[in-house]
Amino acid sequence: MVKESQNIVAVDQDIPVIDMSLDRSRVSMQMVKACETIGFFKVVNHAVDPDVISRMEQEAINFFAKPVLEKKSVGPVVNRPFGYGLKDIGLKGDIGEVEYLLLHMNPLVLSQLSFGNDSTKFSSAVTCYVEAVKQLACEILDLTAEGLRLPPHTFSKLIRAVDSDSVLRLNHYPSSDQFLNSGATKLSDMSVSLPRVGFGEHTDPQILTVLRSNGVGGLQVAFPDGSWVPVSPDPSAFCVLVGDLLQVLTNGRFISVRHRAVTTEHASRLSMAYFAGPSAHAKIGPLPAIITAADQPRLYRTFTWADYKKFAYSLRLGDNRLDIFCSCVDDK
Ligand SMILES: C=C1C[C@]23C[C@@]1(O)CC[C@H]2[C@@]12CC[C@H](O)[C@@](C)(C(=O)O1)[C@H]2[C@@H]3C(=O)O
Ligand SMILES: O=C(O)CCC(=O)C(=O)O
Ligand SMILES: [Fe+2]
Repeated sequence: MVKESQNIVAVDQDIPVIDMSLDRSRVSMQMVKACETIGFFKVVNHAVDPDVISRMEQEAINFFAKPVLEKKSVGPVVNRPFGYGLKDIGLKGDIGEVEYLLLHMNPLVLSQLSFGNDSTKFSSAVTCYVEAVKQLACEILDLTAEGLRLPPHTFSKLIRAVDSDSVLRLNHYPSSDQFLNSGATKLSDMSVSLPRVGFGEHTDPQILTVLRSNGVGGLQVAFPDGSWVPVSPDPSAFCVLVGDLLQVLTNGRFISVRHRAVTTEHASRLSMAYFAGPSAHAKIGPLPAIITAADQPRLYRTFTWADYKKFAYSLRLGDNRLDIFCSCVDDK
């Protein structure tokens, strides 16, 4: 259950909603401001084809409706944490009221993606969706680079690399009352179906996350004052989250946002998150162009995405994964 100390005191109207059809310089300034203050915003009028979204969503609904054994057989069989998962998140004992499908987005995995008899339909929906959200992520990164007066494509070239390491995650959260109906809770607790932790608090490791959900709420983001703000669901919008690597590249100017998902009383939630990462050997450190003043400290040392991942996957979901890369920590 969500702890009482983790109260929600701010409201959704504090979350920036950026209309991407507006003037480019205005949009880029709004994005930079949102990344600097919260590390989170929503985009509307984003030009992603609604048919591509609804095809992906329908395939996800069909997938989660299958029997568990069939879901577990989704191919190709890849190493954990990839593939179908139920409750277990990562490799270190984190659990949540969620089932998910985690897919690595390299062309080989996509070409081999199959389950049941619907393999082509499923893999084609995933391919089209990922192409569209990757394009959106690049556009957002280019707008933020422009707003920061950095050379064009400074960030997007990292995720456009042929061997970039991106992931698609489909999450399905049962409603709190579905959970209670499963008989897992004492009868005395059954008068109220309290929200439960679907996906515990964490930051996303990669550069940028582009996330969308059906019309059911549950996502909450942490504001710098420590309050948790529920994000109202809007299936026509995408949520954009700054990841750990973008915080490093901007020398802490952008905030890698802590967030979590909780279950909702009567409805189940479906979210689809695209995590845009660089290639394994990409060197990640504060960009020299960001450190403009001679006396400005460089907050992080340079590391590769492979270094980060090796370390990150040894930690629990809610742990801070950037502390070890602070320049104050000895390199040796
Ligand atoms: C406990 C963990 C699960 C996670 C890898 C990690 O070691 C720490 C980060 C987690 C996270 C959060 C964002 C994405 O959902 C994810 C796929 C990722 O890249 O980092 C998950 C990882 C996971 O579920 O395996
Ligand atoms: O389902 C959500 O809205 C959040 C999921 C999430 O944070 C993740 O998959 O990393
Ligand atoms: Fe996340």
